[in-house]
Amino acid sequence: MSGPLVVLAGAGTGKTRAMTHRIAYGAATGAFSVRHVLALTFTSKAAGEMRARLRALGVPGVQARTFHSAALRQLRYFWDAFAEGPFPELLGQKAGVLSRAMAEAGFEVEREVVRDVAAEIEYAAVSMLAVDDYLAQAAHRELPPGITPAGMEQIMRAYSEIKSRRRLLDFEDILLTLTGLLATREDIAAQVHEQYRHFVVDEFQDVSPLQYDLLMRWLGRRESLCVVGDPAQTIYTFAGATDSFLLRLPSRLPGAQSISLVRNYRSTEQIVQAANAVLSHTGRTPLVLRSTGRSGPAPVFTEYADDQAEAEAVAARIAEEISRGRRASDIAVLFRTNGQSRAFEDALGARGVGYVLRGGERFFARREVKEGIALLRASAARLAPRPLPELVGEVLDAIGWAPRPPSGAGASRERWESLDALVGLAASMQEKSELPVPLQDFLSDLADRQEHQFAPPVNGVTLASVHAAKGLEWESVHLVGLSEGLVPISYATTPAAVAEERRLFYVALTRARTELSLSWSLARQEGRRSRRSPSRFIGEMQSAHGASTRPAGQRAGTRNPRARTAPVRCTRCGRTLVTAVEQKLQRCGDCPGEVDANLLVALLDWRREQSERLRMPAYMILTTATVNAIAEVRPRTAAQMDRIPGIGPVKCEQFGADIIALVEAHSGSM
Ligand SMILES: Nc1ncnc2c1ncn2[C@@H]1O[C@H](COP(=O)(O)OP(=O)(O)OP(=O)(O)O)[C@@H](O)[C@H]1O
Repeated sequence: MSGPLVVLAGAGTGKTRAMTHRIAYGAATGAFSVRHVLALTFTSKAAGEMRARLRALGVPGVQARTFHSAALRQLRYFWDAFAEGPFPELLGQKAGVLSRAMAEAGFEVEREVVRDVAAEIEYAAVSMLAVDDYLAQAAHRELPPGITPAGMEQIMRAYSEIKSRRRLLDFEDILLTLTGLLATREDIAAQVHEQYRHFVVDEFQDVSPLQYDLLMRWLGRRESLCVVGDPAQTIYTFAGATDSFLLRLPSRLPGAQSISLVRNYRSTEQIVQAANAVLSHTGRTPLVLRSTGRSGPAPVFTEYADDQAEAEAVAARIAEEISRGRRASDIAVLFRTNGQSRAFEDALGARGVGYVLRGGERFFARREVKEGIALLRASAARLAPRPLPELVGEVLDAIGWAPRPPSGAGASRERWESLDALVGLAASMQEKSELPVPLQDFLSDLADRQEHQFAPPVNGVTLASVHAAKGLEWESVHLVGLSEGLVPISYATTPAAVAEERRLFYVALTRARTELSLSWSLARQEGRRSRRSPSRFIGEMQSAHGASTRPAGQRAGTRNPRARTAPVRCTRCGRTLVTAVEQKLQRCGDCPGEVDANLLVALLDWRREQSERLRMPAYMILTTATVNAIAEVRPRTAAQMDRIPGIGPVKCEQFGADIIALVEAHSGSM
């Protein structure tokens, strides 16, 4: 238990469990005292999760923190011993000060450029590049447009100067200052070494040189270090992280033991297979995941005509999943960039499906949450003992919680969702404990979560970027927008950048426990000529497992996965048809379709009527591209309806009869 240990752990192999059990075992056997353990995680959510699991194992009181939170705490503690004056103000966002610095250095201040310059400053700091060394090292860096390495250096100096003038510390300064302090003040380092004797680090593949340096200073001459990581999930190299520390640690720390965890407990065999197919292209890890043998549906690949059609169909599938009994909080829609979330927010909202945006307003900053916690505190003394969820529900009832949600969306629903998350938290805390949980313990847990901004799960479909989804899991995951340009992202132009995108894709698909659906669309807007192609990663995954794309609207399993052998040709020019939309229409994008103009007008009128009747925007009834396709294919049976891109089983059931009736009414009108 005491020497260095490197755990290479694949996705879903139970890292958190392994770490928490190791700490609990160490405490139970007397190998170490939990007071002397510092567990470091990448996010405050992961730290909160670790503390909660340790509490449930009967090991409360372990310091589980992010590097920043641990460093900030120590820096505050030692401040008066090494510095003069009050503790500096923390600079949460760089943009304001940086804009000023750029203006002072004579640069034009544009929002986008400021953001990129901030990222470069962060990169230099976490890579431990001092301003003086920056020029020599910056030659290979891709800098924001219009900014040379010398210009960047000038901005860095101006930014530093403003920070010292105004006594500000940014995020990176916290780590840098503490590292410097531990390097120069032996007395302070000795106190830290006395306090923290055992270290556990999660997500070690994503540590930066600065975090590594700080860790080594914390460790000093001690050897009790356990790091856990997965090189295939390194997704922050753009921000200065590197997996070389994880891979080289065994040779850096003499006597270090290495073990691998490969049994994936999270996902079905089908998802594990898909993950391994992607893993085999990463060339990054010796790990091959093994499944526990739990079987589930094969991943479903679907191609849509445009973004709108994709969002609408994914929302329809989610509504269907919920109607089958799946909890909304067990479903996620994951995308590459935050900008993609809007279409899915609209489509889910139109169907009355609640959703939570990861990265939205902080849970503990919400008014109703503050009110609820205050009320629980005030009531603590006068409440008779009862099961915790019942007690919390009764108190929150006074400010608007009820066992059932209010009808409709809007502010009252949001308020209810927040309060319900508190009741849900009480229920899950009670579930994890065999003894009745006292309200006081619940309040301490809330205080702890509040301090670390570790929000409880809210019941809604999660919408998140893949970066924000790291470390999380859902029963059903919809990976959307998987076209070239988005995945890999267009600015990933070097092999290293594409490799990072592939790892991001791997992280995304390993979030799913049971169902995984992957989709993309061929055009950004309806009616535009298709220009996009599916992500190359889809091809890699499909070629490894012989899976094929399900054109929009076809049910999983209705098509032989290997049926794509004989090429389908354009009925007009004979060219091989590549995309599912072309194959459905049986013509290529360059050959004009023969649209029945009378039928088209009738369909557009019908769509308007439906839109008024159902109070939905017309495009949500059918996109214009779909209406055009109907006027071209003129389907008269359900099977023919299947040839229309944008019509899935739900639409077919809802509108199929009307559409066929309109086609029949216009037969022979061309
Ligand atoms: N020994 C085990 N037996 C059964 N289930 C387990 C075991 N260990 C972990 N699990 C479950 O497997 C899932 C994945 O565990 P966990 O989230 O800790 O994985 P991870 O290694 O951190 O994954 P990732 O790196 O992909 O985020 C969780 O649902 C967890 O409860």
